[in-house]
Amino acid sequence: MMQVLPIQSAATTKECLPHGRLIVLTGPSGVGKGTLMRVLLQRHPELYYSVSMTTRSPRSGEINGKNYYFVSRSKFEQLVAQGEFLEWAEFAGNYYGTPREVVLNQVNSGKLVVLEIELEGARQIRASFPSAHSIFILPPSFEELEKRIRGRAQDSEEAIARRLRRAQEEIQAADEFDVQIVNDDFETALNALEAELFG
Ligand SMILES: Nc1nc2c(ncn2[C@@H]2O[C@H](COP(=O)(O)OP(=O)(O)O)[C@@H](O)[C@H]2O)c(=O)[nH]1
Ligand SMILES: Nc1ncnc2c1ncn2[C@@H]1O[C@H](COP(=O)(O)OP(=O)(O)O)[C@@H](O)[C@H]1O
Repeated sequence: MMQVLPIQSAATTKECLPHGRLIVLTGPSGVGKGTLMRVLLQRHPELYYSVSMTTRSPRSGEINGKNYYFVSRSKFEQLVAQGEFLEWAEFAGNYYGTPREVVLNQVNSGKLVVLEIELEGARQIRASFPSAHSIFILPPSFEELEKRIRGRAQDSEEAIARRLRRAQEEIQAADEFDVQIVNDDFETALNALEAELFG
């Protein structure tokens, strides 16, 4: 049986993490990461989903503490300075970050922890935790991705344009990750994700 060492900070944790305890789910905006996560959590309540902090404004229906912790830019910057994030990045004009302490506590207590984050943050996690399992969700085509972002009808035209520009770069990085899953048929993608997490 593999020994599980407690971890305190990213800088001292290389190789300490048992394989598969920390899952990084990434992929372009609109590909369906959030929807996959939602169904995954319904089916597997034992998973721990890390709620991120962001400076983006809440979308209609989003709940503080459930979808994100919504904070001001000055508060976020203060938390960065205090080293409170496991990783953080700026995406489409807003900050997003993973709270450090709660995630490390969950990993140390033996939970399977999933981070749903963008490319730069995912790269930071891979660098700090080489044994994290990283999964990239791909769209069936760029046209379909655009259709999904627009179909969601939650973002301004400017926010959509920023997401689509960034999506081009993100998709090119897919090969950096351990596994690539195409979210074409939803159930097929979900099954593939479950196989990666529990298979
Ligand atoms: N680096 C990082 N990215 C995050 C975090 N939380 C969410 N994201 C990513 O930020 C991007 C924008 O998220 P959001 O504004 O909710 O838009 P959406 O992906 O278009 O629904 C997505 O790629 C998320 O995966 C985080 O804690 N850290
Ligand atoms: N396999 C799929 N086929 C068609 N539409 C999908 C599929 N997966 C997700 N969607 C839709 O695409 C839109 C974007 O999904 P979302 O989960 O918000 O993406 P992300 O979290 O990656 O930004 C949503 O309207 C969602 O219902």
